[in-house]
Amino acid sequence: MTSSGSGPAPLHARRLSPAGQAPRGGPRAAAYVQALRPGFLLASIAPVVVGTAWGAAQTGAFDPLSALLFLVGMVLGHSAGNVLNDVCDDASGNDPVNDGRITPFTGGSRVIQDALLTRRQMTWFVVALLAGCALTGVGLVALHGGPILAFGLAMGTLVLLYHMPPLRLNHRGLGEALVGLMFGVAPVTAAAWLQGGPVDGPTLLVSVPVTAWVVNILIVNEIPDRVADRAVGKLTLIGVLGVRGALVLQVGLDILALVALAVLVAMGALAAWAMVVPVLLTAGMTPLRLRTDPDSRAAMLRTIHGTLALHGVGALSMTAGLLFA
Ligand SMILES: CC(C)=CCC/C(C)=C/CC/C(C)=C/CC/C(C)=C/CC/C(C)=C/CC/C(C)=C/CC/C(C)=C/CC/C(C)=C/COP(=O)(O)OP(=O)(O)O
Repeated sequence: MTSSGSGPAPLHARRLSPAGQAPRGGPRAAAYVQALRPGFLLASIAPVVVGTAWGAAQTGAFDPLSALLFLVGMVLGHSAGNVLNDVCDDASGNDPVNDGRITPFTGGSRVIQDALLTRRQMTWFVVALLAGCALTGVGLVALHGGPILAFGLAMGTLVLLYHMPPLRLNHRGLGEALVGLMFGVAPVTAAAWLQGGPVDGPTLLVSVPVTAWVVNILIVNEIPDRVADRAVGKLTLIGVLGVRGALVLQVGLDILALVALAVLVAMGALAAWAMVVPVLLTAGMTPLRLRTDPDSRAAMLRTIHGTLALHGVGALSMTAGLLFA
């Protein structure tokens, strides 16, 4: 991974990568790992852990095999989505024209633009990752039957519709809502259900903070990409609300997460001490968000890091608070 937003001159000179062109140096394991964007995989791990903790806390029993299969399946499905995102963003020209990116957080993994892997190799990688995900699905369907099959097929279909033409839902102002669904509400609820928990109001409430925090990761990462997104006609919340509006919305989502946590505490579902870290981080993040200069790389990095920390540490805190309520 490059550590700076400005790559070497030949990279910028190369605007579109012809599909199937052999990469210099050939495929390498490190490039495949880079393509997975491992730093973001916590986004699919956190909802599974929180949902599993909530389900197990409710039933008083823990089914480790179901939890593990679901965790691996979600990470493989998420990885497939990340790689497919690179393939589609290269084909649309979005990643190649993105000179404002903050690598490795925004602008894709760069493995195609840096000629480490071809689009064709990345496409086969998506197929392999989805096949691995489907394998975990076989185990889960054997254990839990039709509902989890329907869930897996719906999620797999959404991953394709999110990125690929003709719908490309992430180009139509729907990316943030779908990320909230795929990394929040849906996996938290499914993970709890796999532990025998009901799909009900309290379970949906448990998913609210995870959903709000993960949507904020996408929003903040869209800010440096806004010029490249506009250039290829990709409509995100930044295009709808502007940078200031999006940052204010982030504060609103942080507060929504705290309100959901407070209600869970009032219901006796969450230990009160589990709110301490999210409250402190939110208090620290609010002025940071409202003062973020979108053209300052250092300011953007602070807000990106804080947003990732709120999601990761918040989910961890929730997990402990649900288990020890
Ligand atoms: C076609 C089809 C239906 C295939 C399905 C095959 C399949 C795998 C079926 C599932 C089998 C079964 C039954 C599984 C059982 C239960 C399981 C494990 C279900 C999970 C299945 C699954 C596919 C889950 C997907 C998980 C997630 C969270 C996917 C998210 C994908 C996603 C939106 C990724 C994009 C994230 C990114 C990079 C956003 C930022 O992009 P962008 O704005 O462009 O920024 P940048 O510029 O940085 O690139």
